[in-house]
Parts: sequence; structure tokens; C-alpha cells
Amino acid sequence: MPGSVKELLAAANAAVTRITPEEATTLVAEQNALVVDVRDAPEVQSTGKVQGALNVSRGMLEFRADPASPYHNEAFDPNRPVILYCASGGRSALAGKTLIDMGYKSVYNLGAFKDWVESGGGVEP
Ligand SMILES: O=S(=O)([O-])[S-]
Repeated sequence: MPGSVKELLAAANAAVTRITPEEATTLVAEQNALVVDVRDAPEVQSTGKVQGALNVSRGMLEFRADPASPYHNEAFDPNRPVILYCASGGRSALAGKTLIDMGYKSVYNLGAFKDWVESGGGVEP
């Protein structure tokens, strides 16, 4: 059983498929994938977020993602593909593993927000 953050990340990265900005764009266009920014609000405020992304800090993810939770966000559906990203790809990997453990069928890690920006992806406040 993993214990250190290194082991947790290795398990998460093995479970959650890593995708490129181009692949993310295709998943949104063709499969209506939900893009989730799991950074904390102050980070999002200082950089903006991926166009169309929902900001759900990692601390609230389970509550927003579980349809049985009073805090559920209706954008989350276990059958809808979900693409996660954060500052460097660590939190999004761990968050992705959590969604898989919660029964989400298609979960992807876009990795670092800056990679999206450098690829020319759209950004909004
Ligand atoms: O969690 S992180 O990769 O953004 S530091």
C-alpha cells in the first residue's frame, strides 16, 4: 500500500491517463468532456483558467463529484469524461485517481496549466 507522496503519485499516474492539450481539446469537442481546474482559488485568480473549465479545489472535489452529496455540482457525471489539471500535474493526478475510485469511467490528466497556455490554449479569468 502506498504511503509516501512519491508512491501515491506513482499509483495515481499509473491509473490516470495523461493527455496533451490537443487531445484535451478533442475530448471536449467530441465527447463533451468536463475540464476541471483543481488548483486553489487564489492560484486561479492570479493566472486565469482554461477556457470553459470549472474550478473545484482539490479539497472540495469528492463533494462536488458525488451525485449523492448535497454539494454535488451537476456538471459532474460519472459517465462524462473528466479532464483535470493543476499547476504542475501532481494534484490533478491524485484528484484523477480519486475520481476513478469514485466510479468515474473516463478520467484524464492534462497536467500543468502552463503547458496549456504555452500550447496556445484559450484562457479566461
Ligand atoms: O500539485 S501540483 O503539481 O500543482 S504542485
